[in-house]
Amino acid sequence: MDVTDYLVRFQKYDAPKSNETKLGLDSHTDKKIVVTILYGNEVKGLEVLTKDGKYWINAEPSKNSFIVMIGESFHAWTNGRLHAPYHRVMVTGDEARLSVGLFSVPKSGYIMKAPDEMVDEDHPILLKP
Ligand SMILES: O=C(O)CCC(=O)C(=O)O
Ligand SMILES: [Fe+2]
Repeated sequence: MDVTDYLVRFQKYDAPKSNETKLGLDSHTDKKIVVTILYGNEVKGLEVLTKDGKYWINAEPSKNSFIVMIGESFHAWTNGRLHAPYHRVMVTGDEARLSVGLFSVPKSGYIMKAPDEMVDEDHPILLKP
């Protein structure tokens, strides 16, 4: 897309020294991001919070798949129809978790605004640009 920039980030979460579970990355939503594509080694750790905020779900690691995460900008563009989930990384075991993320970010100077098709009586505008 010519309205987005792309950012690649490599991340390493060291295994905890003891056999406890350690917070690797604090709970967050992907701010400013349209969409994130994540690929990791086969060490689990990524957890996604359910929409009702009650449960953390483990994202099962797989070398054959990517994880696609909706970011805050996509949430705004779809007028809240797509959910930008809270997620975090919890590390256990004795192997480091490695991940690479491809993030798309609106180019500076662009304002994210929900198109008219996303706004109706059942879906009043959530965020003003
Ligand atoms: O490393 C991961 O699995 C998650 C990374 C992440 O959520 C982020 O960089 O925003
Ligand atoms: Fe994230």
